[in-house]
Amino acid sequence: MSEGLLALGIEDLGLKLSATNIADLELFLQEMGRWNRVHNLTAIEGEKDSIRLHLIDSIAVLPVLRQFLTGPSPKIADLGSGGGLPAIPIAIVQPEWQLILIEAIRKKTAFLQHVRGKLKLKNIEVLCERVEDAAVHQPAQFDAVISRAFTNLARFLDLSLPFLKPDGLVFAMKAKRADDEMKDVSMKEWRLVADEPLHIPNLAVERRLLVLAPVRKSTLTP
Ligand SMILES: C[S@@+](CC[C@H](N)C(=O)[O-])C[C@H]1O[C@@H](n2cnc3c(N)ncnc32)[C@H](O)[C@@H]1O
Repeated sequence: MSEGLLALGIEDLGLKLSATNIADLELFLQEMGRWNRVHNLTAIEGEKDSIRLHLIDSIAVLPVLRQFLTGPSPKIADLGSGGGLPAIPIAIVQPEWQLILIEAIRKKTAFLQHVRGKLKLKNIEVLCERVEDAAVHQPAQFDAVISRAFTNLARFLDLSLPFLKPDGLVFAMKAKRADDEMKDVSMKEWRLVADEPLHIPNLAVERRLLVLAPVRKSTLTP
């Protein structure tokens, strides 16, 4: 097991990760660091530990996701995946879930394809296209849509809607600013299902995971 992730408190998340999970997460971090140096892949800078904290930030959502995604093999879209957060860590820990990573920039999707091969992740699919275009090809096929650092909440919800199955959910990873962003969301169109505070070991900032469901309007007139 890796001293690095353990030292950062990954076990405090209570996820019961296997030794293989930890090794795969470390391998993902190594590859991200390597590609970052060459291709300037993400805006994550500085210490090795800062990249590790971004990863922990991404897997801290898992206890909440597990609570809501109880079907045998939920299909999840990650919009604006960048270097693979949060989709790759989720795919590593939940091999029975299907993750579709949608990212417009080719050098980033090249990295994601590389990680898919290197980690033998059979449960991810990488789409190099704009989210708006991907939604046209895959309407109403997803149990969930998630994103991290993608866009503001109202736009994220607009972009997520076409992907969702009738009972699908949107998971928005947010910091403190979420209250301001919520003001721009129409509560006639969306229902806040949960607002979960997340505890990120060794990260002294507030994180929240908002869970929202679209309010389906009946097409039948009374
Ligand atoms: C700030 S990065 C965040 C990346 C990753 N989710 C993370 O947390 O590290 C936002 C990513 O969204 C991508 N993006 C922005 N608008 C997009 C769109 N309309 N369709 C697809 N990707 C988009 C950008 O190329 C960028 O990689």
